[in-house]
Amino acid sequence: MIEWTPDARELADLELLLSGAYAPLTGFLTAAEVESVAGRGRLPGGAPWPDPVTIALPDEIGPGDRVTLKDPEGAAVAVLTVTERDGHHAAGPVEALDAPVYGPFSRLRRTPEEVRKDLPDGGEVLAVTMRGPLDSAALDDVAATAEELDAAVLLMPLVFGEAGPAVVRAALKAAERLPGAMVVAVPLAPREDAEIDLELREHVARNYGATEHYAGPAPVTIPGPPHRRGLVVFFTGLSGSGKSTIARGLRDALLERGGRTVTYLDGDVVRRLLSAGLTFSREDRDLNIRRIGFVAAEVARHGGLAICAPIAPYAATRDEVRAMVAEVGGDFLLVHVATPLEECERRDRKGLYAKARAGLIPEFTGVSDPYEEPEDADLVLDTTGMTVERAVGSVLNLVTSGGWIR
Ligand SMILES: Nc1ncnc2c1ncn2[C@@H]1O[C@H](COP(=O)(O)OS(=O)(=O)O)[C@@H](OP(=O)(O)O)[C@H]1O
Ligand SMILES: Nc1ncnc2c1ncn2[C@@H]1O[C@H](COP(=O)(O)OP(=O)(O)O)[C@@H](O)[C@H]1O
Repeated sequence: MIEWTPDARELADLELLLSGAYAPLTGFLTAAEVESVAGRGRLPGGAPWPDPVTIALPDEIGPGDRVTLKDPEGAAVAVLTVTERDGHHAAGPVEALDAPVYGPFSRLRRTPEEVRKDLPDGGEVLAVTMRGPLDSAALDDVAATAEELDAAVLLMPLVFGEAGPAVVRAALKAAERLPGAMVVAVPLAPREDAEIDLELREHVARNYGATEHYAGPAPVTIPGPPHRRGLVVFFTGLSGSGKSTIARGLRDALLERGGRTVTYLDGDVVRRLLSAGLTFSREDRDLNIRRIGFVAAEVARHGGLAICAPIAPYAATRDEVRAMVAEVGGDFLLVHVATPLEECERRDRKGLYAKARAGLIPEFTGVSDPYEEPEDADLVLDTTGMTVERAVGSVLNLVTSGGWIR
C-alpha cells in the first residue's frame, strides 16, 4: 500500500472533500476540471465551482494506484484512487477512513450532514464565515440580519494555520453575544484571489445549510515588534569554517545583554542527541537539518531565539527550514560562514580533513561531498585572518540593526 502525507493545505482540502463541505466535489480535480474551473468558474458538467482543488504526489505514483493519505500524526485519513496524473498533480476520488482528529478543536469540526440535522427544518440560516474576530459593529450587523430574516446563526471560524485557534476563540466569544448561535470550525485555507476565496466560502456555507452568507472582515494582522518575534539565526558553512565558535560567541553576547531566551542547537551536539545514529548520506543530512529546523521553529513559535550551526550543505533543505520558521511567524537569518576550504583544512581542528584526504572518512563535505553555496545569505563571513570578536560582532550587528534585540 502506498502511503503519503499531504501538506497542510492539501489536508485541509481533503478534510472538506471527505466531509461533504466541498460537494459536489468528491475528489481532487483532473486537468480538464482544473482548466474548466479556471476558465469559466464551472466544472465541465456546468455546476459552478470557483477553485482548482488539487494535490501534489511523488512522481512514481501513477494512475491505478491507491494511496493512503495520512495526517501529520500518522493516522490514515483517506484513500485516494489515482485516475490521472498531470505534472506534479494527481487526480482521483477520495474515500474516508477514520474521521480526521489532528489539529486543535476537532470537537468543533463537524460535517455538514451533522450540522444540518441540528438546524431548524426549512428555516433560514445565516452563516458567518470568519478569518478573524468580529468587531461590535459586525456583531450588531449579524444580530440585526438574523432577526430580520428570523434566521438561525451558524458561526464558521475558518481554521487554517497559526491563526486557527484565535479565530475559534473569536467565534466562541461572538456566540456569547448571539444567543442560540452554533459554532462549527471549518478547515478552509485562504485563497490568494479574494473573489475566489469569497465564492468558496459561500459554497462551503451553503453545503452546511446556509441560506444567507455573511463574510466576516479580513483580519488585520499586525506583526509584533521584532524584539518580541521568534528569530532563528542559522549558520551554514564547511567543517572548521567557524560556525560553532561564532554561534557560541553570539549566544554568550545575547545572554549577557538579557531580554531574550536563547536556545543553541550546535551541529555536533545535535548529532549526539537529536540525530544520534544518522550518517552523512544526503538523506540523513537532510533529515538532520529538518530536525534542527523543526526544533528551531518550535522555539520561534513561542517567540524565542534559536541559534543553529550545522554544515547544512544543501540549499533546498535550508530553504525548507526558512519556510518552516516563516510558517510559525518567526524570522530567519542565514549566516554563511564562507571561510574557504583551504583555510578550514589548514585549521583542521579535529584532524578530520587529514583523515578525509587519506580516504578514512567517506563523503566528507568539501573534500568528497558537495557544499552548495547559499545565494540567499543575510550575512557572508570569511573568517580568514578575522578575529572571533569581529566575526561575532558582525552577526550581533545584524541582529541589533534589525531590531531583534534592543
Ligand atoms: N562526512 C562528513 N562530512 C562532514 N562532517 C562530518 C563528516 N563526518 C563527521 N563529520 C563531523 O560532523 C560535523 C557536521 O555535522 P552536521 O550535522 O553539521 O552536518 S550536516 O549539516 O548534517 O551535513 C562536522 O562538525 P563541524 O566541524 O562542527 O562542522 C564534523 O566534525
Ligand atoms: N574569526 C573566526 N571566527 C571563528 N572561528 C575562528 C576565527 N578565526 C579562527 N577561528 C578558529 O577556527 C576554528 C573554527 O572551528 P569551529 O568553530 O568548530 O568550526 P565549525 O563549527 O564550522 O566546524 C576554531 O578553532 C576557531 O578558533
